[in-house]
Amino acid sequence: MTQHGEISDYLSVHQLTKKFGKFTALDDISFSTKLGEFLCVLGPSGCGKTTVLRAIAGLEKPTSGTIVVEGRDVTQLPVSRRNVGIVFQSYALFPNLTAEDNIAYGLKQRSKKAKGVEGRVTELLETVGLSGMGNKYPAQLSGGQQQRVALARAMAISPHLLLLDEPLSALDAKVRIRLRSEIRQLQKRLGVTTIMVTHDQEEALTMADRILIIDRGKLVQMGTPGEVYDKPATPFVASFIGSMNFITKVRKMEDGIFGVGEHRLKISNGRGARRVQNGEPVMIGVRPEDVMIQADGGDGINTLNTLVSAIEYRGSLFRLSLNLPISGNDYTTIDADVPSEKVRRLGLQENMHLPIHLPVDRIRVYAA
Ligand SMILES: Nc1ncnc2c1ncn2[C@@H]1O[C@H](COP(=O)(O)OP(=O)(O)OP(=O)(O)O)[C@@H](O)[C@H]1O
Repeated sequence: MTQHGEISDYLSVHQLTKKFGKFTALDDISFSTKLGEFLCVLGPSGCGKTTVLRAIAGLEKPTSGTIVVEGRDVTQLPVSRRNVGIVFQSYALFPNLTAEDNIAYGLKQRSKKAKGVEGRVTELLETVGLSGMGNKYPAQLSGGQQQRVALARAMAISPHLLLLDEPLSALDAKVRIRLRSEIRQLQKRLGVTTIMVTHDQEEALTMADRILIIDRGKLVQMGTPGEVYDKPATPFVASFIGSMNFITKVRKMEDGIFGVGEHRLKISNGRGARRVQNGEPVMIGVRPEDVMIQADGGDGINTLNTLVSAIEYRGSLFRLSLNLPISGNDYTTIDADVPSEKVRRLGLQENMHLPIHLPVDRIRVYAA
C-alpha cells in the first residue's frame, strides 16, 4: 500500500471531505477502484452521492482530501483536464442539435479538424444501438434513446473514466432494465472504469462489480453485491439493501449462543458475533427469505414457535408476518418470505401456529 492506495488502483480517493458552509456533505471518504471496474455509489437521497461524483469529475472542489487517477494527483485540475465522460440524470442534450451533432460536440471542441469526426460518430451511434437515427433531434427521440445519445456523447472523447449520475432514473421501468444490461455490456466491452451514482439498490446489485454505500456523508461499506447483501456491515446497510428483521433485547450468553427472552439461539456468523462480550446486549438481524418455516427442518436448533398474524400476497411469494413471544406479554414480529407454492401446499393461513427455524449461519449480530 502507498499513501494513496494500491499501486494497481486506477482511481483512489483519499480522505475526501466536502463542507458547504457548516454542513459536512462528505466526511473523510476513502476508496479506490481497479482499472475497468464498474463501481456503484449507493445511498438515500441527500447522503452525498452526487457530491462524490462531482468531486471526482472536477466540478466540486473538495474541502480536503486527494483524488488520484493513474498515479497522478488530479485534485486541483479542472474538469477539462481530467479525461472524464459524464452522463447526468436528465439527458442534458442540446435540443437544437441532432443526435449526431450532440455526439460530435465534444469531439469538435477538442480538435479543430473535422476529419475523422463523422466516422467516429457513426461508430458511436452503432455502439449505442442508434444506427440511422443520427439526424433526429432530441425531441424526436424517446427517453431511453436520448440517454443513449448522452452516453455516446460522453464516450466520444474516449474517456478513461466514465461517471454516470442516476442515468436511468428518469426512464420507465422496462427501458431502465434493458438499458442496465446494455450499459453494463458496453462498459465491459470498452473496459472503461465507471462510477455510477444510484439510489436504486436493485440497479446497484445487478450492475456493479463493487458497491460503495454512503450514509449521511460517511462511507459505511464497500464490497461486491454478494458481500454487502450477505454481510451488511451495519443495520442501515441491512435495511437499505433488501429487507431485514431486527430482534432487539438479545444478550450474548456464551460464544455462539444468544438469548432472546427464554429462547436460546445458536449463531455462527463471522466477526459480528465474536466481537461482543458475554452478557452484552446486542441486536440480531435475519432476512425474510432466510426464515425457514418448520417444514424445512433444522433438527430443533433455533426453532421458534410463532403465530401467523398476517399474510400478504406478492406474486411469486407471500410475506408472512409472524408474532414471536419473547417473554410475558412481550412479543416481536418477524417477516418471512415463503414461495407461493409452499404457502398453498401447506395451507398456511392467518392465526395459525407456525414453528420457524432460523439457520445458524444466516443471522447477523449488531451492537445494540
Ligand atoms: N452547492 C451546495 N450547497 C449547499 N449544500 C449542498 C450543495 N450541494 C449539495 N449540498 C447538500 O449536500 C448533501 C449531499 O448532496 P448530494 O447532491 O451529494 O446528495 P445525493 O446523495 O446525490 O442526493 P440525491 O440522491 O437526492 O441526488 C445534501 O444535503 C445537499 O443538500
